[in-house]
Amino acid sequence: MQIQIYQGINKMMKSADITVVIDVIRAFTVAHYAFIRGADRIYLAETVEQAVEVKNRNPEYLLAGEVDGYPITGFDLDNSPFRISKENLSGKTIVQRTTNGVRATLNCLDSAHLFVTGYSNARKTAEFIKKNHMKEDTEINIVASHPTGEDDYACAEYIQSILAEDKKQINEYEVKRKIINSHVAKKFLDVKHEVFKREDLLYCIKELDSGFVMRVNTDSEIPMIERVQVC
Ligand SMILES: O=C(O)[C@H](CS(=O)(=O)O)OP(=O)(O)O
Ligand SMILES: [Mg+2]
Repeated sequence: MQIQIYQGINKMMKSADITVVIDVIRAFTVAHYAFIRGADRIYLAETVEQAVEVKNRNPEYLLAGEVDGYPITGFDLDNSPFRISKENLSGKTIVQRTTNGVRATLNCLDSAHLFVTGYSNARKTAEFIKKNHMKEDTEINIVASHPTGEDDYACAEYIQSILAEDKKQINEYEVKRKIINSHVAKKFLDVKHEVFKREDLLYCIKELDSGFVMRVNTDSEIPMIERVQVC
């Protein structure tokens, strides 16, 4: 088994058997809560324009995401896990556009198996991969999507430590500390920024065993996150 951690949204890695793309603050914490709240699938759009075009053809779909962290005019949902956790998304299809998580995932479509997660589902995802996909020669890429975010990088190390069974590398307390202290988290702690909810950070550091992992279906015309039930 070979595990390599990459950071950022530029395509720079050689393809692997398994890739895990991480966005703790906030895209894949949002995706996790969207499925918990009943969503059926999440399409990953490269641009705002593509997302709008998909919705024009499918008016029942919900658009979710951000540009530079801010809500997008005309979208149904923003990029807040706190707010999405209050929605009833039963049976809904979501189209997600975000700066880091979605972008980084679209760089990895040549991976044989592609997963996404925030911290909330990191342990579940790592354990699923370990149980179902690990052989001696398996190559695994872990992509910390924010180009400079300590949040995603710490989560990447956490997943690596579970896969490699290296308990000394980083534990959950250290990951959470790094997420909260990351420069990405700062605006959520600043009361001047009304759109950035302090509660979002609490959702981003809360591990939640929801019984599924999030796998990207790369055969779909537009790449799509699906939930895979594990227990
Ligand atoms: O909305 C977010 O949390 C970020 C954008 S920023 O880092 O806040 O500008 O997007 P994401 O793709 O979820 O990292
Ligand atoms: Mg992020």
